[in-house]
Amino acid sequence: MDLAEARQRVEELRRLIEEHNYRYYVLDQPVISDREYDTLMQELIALEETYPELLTPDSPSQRVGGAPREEFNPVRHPEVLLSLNDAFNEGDLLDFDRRVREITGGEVSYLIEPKIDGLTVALTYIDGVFSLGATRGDGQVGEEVTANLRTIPLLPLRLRRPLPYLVVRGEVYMPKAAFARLNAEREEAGEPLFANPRNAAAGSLRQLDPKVTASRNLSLFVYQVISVTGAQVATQAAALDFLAELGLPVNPYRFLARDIQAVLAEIKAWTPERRAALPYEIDGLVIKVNDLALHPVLGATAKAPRWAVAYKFPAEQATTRVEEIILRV
Ligand SMILES: NC(=O)c1cc2c(=O)c3cc(F)ccc3oc2nc1N
Repeated sequence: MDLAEARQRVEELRRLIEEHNYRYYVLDQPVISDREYDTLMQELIALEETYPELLTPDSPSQRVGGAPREEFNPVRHPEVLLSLNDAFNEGDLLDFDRRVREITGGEVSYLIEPKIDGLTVALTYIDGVFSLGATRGDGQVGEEVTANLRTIPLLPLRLRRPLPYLVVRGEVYMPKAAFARLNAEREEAGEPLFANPRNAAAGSLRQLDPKVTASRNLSLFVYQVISVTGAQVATQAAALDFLAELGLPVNPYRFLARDIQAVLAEIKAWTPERRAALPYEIDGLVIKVNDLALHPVLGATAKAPRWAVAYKFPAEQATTRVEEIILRV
């Protein structure tokens, strides 16, 4: 096989492997066996070793790569990554809705999303290739964790449709089962346990060695377009569909509520049993004004947008409430 034939085969193998990655991790509908997948990957690795000039950083063979770092590089986000105001009860939600309608001067529909209990990341794709990943940090400057994010199988190294430029916001989380396994291993090894999946995810993503991150079974849901050229969407619901079409992992649950009363009704459906049945932790629901044209009209305070609010589920066990009281004291 000469270089030209090798190049062609490498391109074909990369496309095949990314397609199977997408089917396996995002659609959860693999069409080949693990063994067949491994055979494709082995062939790609062998060709890249034989022809090093064909090796590129976005190759699927490079997910778990990169030497350990000394420390993290700072990354300034293209826009401030704000946090959400909390709503704890119906009254808070009615207040939120009243302020929204005062400013927009009309009826507003809301999109409800689960509030994944993980840590925020910003992902940058240039010409469809995953180029930069960073933690939220203080909202303006985060830590560059690209190599660690690449180890998350759900994170596509290349979008299914190339775009000149896309920055998205998502939540890296550790599924409940992975959290339980990790703490069992740490108990076995006499190491300190992580308090909850959110801390475990943060500790796993902010590792200096990508190989450690790769061993932690992190996952990801993407939920917001921060910046994009070459496309536009009119509503948050359309934004989630747009992100999913690009091959980014998007949470399957979303509820379009025509007004705040419909939000209050839907919230009641999120019983502790329904949350316990999820394979990941959520600490609430995010209520967003669905019409994106209203977001700049509503704007933001220094801390949080006026067009979204986080409804927090009431603490479940009495012990949690006692802990909260102690912490408050
Ligand atoms: N954890 C989450 O699953 C989640 C978090 C946020 C945010 O933190 C968030 C923060 C903003 F300033 C604006 C929108 C947001 O939307 C969000 N949507 C979500 N689904």
